[in-house]
Amino acid sequence: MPFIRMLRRVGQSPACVCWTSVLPVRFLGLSPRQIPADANFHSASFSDTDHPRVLITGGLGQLGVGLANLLRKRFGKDSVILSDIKKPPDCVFHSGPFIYSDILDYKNLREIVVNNRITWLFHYSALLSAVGEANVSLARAVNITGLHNILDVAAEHNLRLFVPSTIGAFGPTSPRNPTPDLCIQRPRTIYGVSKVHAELMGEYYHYRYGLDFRCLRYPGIISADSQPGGGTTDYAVQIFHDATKHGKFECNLEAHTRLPMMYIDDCLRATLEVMEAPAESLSMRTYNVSAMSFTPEELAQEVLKHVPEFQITYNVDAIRQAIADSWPMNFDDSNARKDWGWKHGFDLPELVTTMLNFHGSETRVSQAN
Ligand SMILES: NC(=O)c1ccc[n+]([C@@H]2O[C@H](COP(=O)([O-])OP(=O)(O)OC[C@H]3O[C@@H](n4cnc5c(N)ncnc54)[C@H](O)[C@@H]3O)[C@@H](O)[C@H]2O)c1
Ligand SMILES: C[C@@H](O)[C@H](N)C(=O)O
Repeated sequence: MPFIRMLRRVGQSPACVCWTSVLPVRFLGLSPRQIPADANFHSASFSDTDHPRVLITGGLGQLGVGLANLLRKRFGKDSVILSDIKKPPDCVFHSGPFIYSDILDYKNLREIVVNNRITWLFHYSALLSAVGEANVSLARAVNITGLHNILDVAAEHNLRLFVPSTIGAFGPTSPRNPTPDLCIQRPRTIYGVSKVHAELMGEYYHYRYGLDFRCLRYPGIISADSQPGGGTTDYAVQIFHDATKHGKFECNLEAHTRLPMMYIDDCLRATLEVMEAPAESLSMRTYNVSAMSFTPEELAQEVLKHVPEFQITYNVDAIRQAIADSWPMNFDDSNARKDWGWKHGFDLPELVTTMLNFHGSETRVSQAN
């Protein structure tokens, strides 16, 4: 069936008549993927409800459950479906809708979007920088082929699509201190290459097909109640656990390695804010966002203020170090601040206090039991 813009009358009874614009204006008769003959109708986007109906892919990683909690507070529990290929822990399964979704299975994705009348999609599935280097073919499949499925299902069903990018989308030839939104991007990891591809493909679909694509380049994200999935910035999460539990930490990056970082609450709020920003406020579709930058040594100094016996030692992982040495040291996010009012809430001292409080109270609870 040719993919053309059309107005289709839906419903037969007078009480159930609506006109739905099947495709955005900029669909000029070409499809990113041929849709089958039986799929001749797609429901309208979120304008037909008070709030969006959300799908999160790869939702059982470090960031997805927190995002689901934030979105459920805003849009209602049943409006937000978390999905992954892993089995959810009981507490996640009972906290709201969860569904199996493999982003490499296009038909499965389409079925979920259609059956649940999804209007917003947050695409979190990925293999991160370190695990990506350990399994390049899987990273290529998930991060690139999977993204193609997501783009097509989003374009065909008129979804608003969020895809996170990363500081890892830059490389050794990018300006590193600071790194602006627009500059040379020649990353040397499969993760970085796949994220540059995602940025460019999302923007292409936006300009070519009218897809409402929105993308933030996250720094390393630090969270207390979820574990990182195998990245280069993971040390900055583990250090808090080890400081409160053992009073010491062995770091796999060199002491002076400076990287941009952000507390998870800021990251998730930025994500919701850019998704809610009026389209006319977005002068770009891919933005850097930042909060702070520090080295392991500086982080350890801050931890030491709260845990006086704390000791840090270094046992450098050559692969992670090479990746970190090619990434931005400071991120210039002035466009996000100017266009849609981005403002971070957590600097290094607040981050350290918050993380230690969480782990300290966890340790006290487990000691009491
Ligand atoms: N955490 C960070 O510091 C950070 C920084 C920058 C960007 N990001 C981006 O944010 C997103 C979420 O990051 P995260 O830290 O939660 O990642 P994560 O590695 O913790 O989780 C990724 C999830 O993707 C799932 N997944 C893998 N293959 C899949 C498949 N075929 N189908 C469906 N799901 C699949 C995994 O099961 C996992 O739960 C990623 O796209 C990541 O690149 C994260
Ligand atoms: C920075 C980010 O993309 C991820 N935490 C990684 O280190 O791979």
